[in-house]
Amino acid sequence: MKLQELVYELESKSEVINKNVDETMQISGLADNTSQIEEGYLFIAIKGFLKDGHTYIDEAIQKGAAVIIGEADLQNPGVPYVQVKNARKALGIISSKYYDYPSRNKTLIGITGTNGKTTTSYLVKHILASLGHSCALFGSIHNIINGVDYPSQHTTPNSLEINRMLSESNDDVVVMEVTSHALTQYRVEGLAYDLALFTNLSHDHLDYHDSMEEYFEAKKMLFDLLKSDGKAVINTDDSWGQKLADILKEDGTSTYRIGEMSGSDFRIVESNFNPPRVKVQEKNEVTSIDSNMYGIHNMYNVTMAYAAAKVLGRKPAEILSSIQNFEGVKGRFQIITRHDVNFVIDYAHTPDAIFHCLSTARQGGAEKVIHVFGFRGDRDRTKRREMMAITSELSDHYILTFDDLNSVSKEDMEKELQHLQNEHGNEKGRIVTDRTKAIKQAMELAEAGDWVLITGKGNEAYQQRYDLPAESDEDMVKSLSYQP
Ligand SMILES: CC(=O)N[C@H]1[C@@H](OP(=O)(O)OP(=O)(O)OC[C@H]2O[C@@H](n3ccc(=O)[nH]c3=O)[C@H](O)[C@@H]2O)O[C@H](CO)[C@@H](O)[C@@H]1O[C@H](C)C(=O)N[C@@H](C)C(=O)N[C@H](CCC(=O)O)C(=O)O
Ligand SMILES: Nc1ncnc2c1ncn2[C@@H]1O[C@H](COP(=O)(O)OP(=O)(O)OP(=O)(O)O)[C@@H](O)[C@H]1O
Repeated sequence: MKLQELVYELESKSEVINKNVDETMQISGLADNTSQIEEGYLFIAIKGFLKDGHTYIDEAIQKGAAVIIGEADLQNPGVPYVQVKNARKALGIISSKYYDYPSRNKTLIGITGTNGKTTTSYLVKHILASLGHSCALFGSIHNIINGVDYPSQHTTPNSLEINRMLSESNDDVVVMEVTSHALTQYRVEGLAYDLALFTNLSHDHLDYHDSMEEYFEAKKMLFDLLKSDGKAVINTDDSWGQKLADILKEDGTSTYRIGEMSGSDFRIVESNFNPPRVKVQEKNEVTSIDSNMYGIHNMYNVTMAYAAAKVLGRKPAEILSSIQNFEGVKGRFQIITRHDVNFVIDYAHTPDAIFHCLSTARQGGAEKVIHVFGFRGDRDRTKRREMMAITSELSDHYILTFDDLNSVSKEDMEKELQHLQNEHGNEKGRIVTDRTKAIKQAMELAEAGDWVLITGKGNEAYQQRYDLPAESDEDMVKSLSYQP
């Protein structure tokens, strides 16, 4: 591709500060990481959280980079250079152009919120696929393109990867989980959404965002990327959702509210635990939606997905039958029943998600609720105290154990668990750092009618080795013989 085409694109968005380039030259590819550079590539230097991409410019040139884009004011880096206002944004703009705007001929659906993105995205994909659409998906478990699963490194990949994958996709619909990290890092820059969903906002990622207000502003950015005729579906039972819907209404965006509150376009008027059923009122008509997904949180996810499909113009009867045969998402309130004890494997790692999981077990008639969980190393520490408060109140026994340690040592995490138990726990709690042994103890504590909730890892494989042979929570639950 001619460099000129990319530079024009940046100029049309007023991103260029300075340029020293021969625009007739051709470039053979794009890279924002030196490990991906080949001869004739354009390298975008990004000032990151850990590294400054500008310090890799020499290495990039040695590897064959023919042009550099960056934010620094560089006089003579050795090859033609374009100085831009924001390199991450520039990456989004030129990736989209380089791959010939691969999102433009597709229906693009973005889902944001603290909890429920994965569940809702799988359900929306399932509904649309049942109705005959070919549906790509970008999310925390997989990226799915042309029906092929690729493991995902990030919930939302960066703009270069998104555009490359979309350029290979023959799918007509794309469902995408969009995180606040992605929005603030312009990973979805250059995309235009037909539909954007907001599930909820609660305490998470305050190691990355300075405040809930800032976290909200990040999530809100998705709605700035709606097409001019794009639509929003928002859970307005959530106070941040209410705020977002009010802002969008002011802006004239077609906004559909879901929730129990009066005035909701899709109003939840009744919900039933078993069999899972939610009744939703639109104007004067009430629709009963049956699913296989337990818990009040899933009533919201189901209503959200139903509303999304409805807003996209799909017929209610078709949507309903497809929701009914959706089996749920692995590791999201996944129930394995053994000897009358329900073991639940769930990805909850926020206070709100833990609250919903424990409440769901209670609602399901648990005699006793036994909760096994931990805290991820290198992640928001400020939510831990709230998580402790919720389990101390709602469970009958809880076992603190290891989750992924990341860069934190075993000793430091054990000290942290002891500190949290001493400061914010109660007599219901104990510490068993080895996760497999913690699950075994929970099983030994359980009697018929009890529920054992194992939260935090969901379907993910263990990051570290534990004493008992198991690769995941599911593996562990299935591998132990239970003796009531
Ligand atoms: C804090 C954060 O989000 N960082 C993300 C960010 O990194 P960064 O751009 O700041 O990268 P950096 O390592 O400082 O490097 C700066 C630049 O130098 C380049 N470089 C670096 C080294 C080198 O040898 N050569 C080279 O060219 C890098 O490619 C980069 O362009 O952009 C990178 C590319 O998109 C991401 O891989 C990286 O994710 C880190 C690894 C991460 O863990 N992110 C998590 C927190 C995240 O994004 N999570 C959300 C989900 C959150 C949720 O649960 O809701 C997600 O969307 O997955
Ligand atoms: N609508 C909801 N409201 C509150 N909690 C929810 C909701 N949906 C799911 N959860 C809880 O959050 C956990 C994660 O769900 P899910 O993977 O669908 O969300 P996510 O937004 O993709 O999460 P993450 O960003 O951490 O990957 C579930 O296992 C469940 O405990």
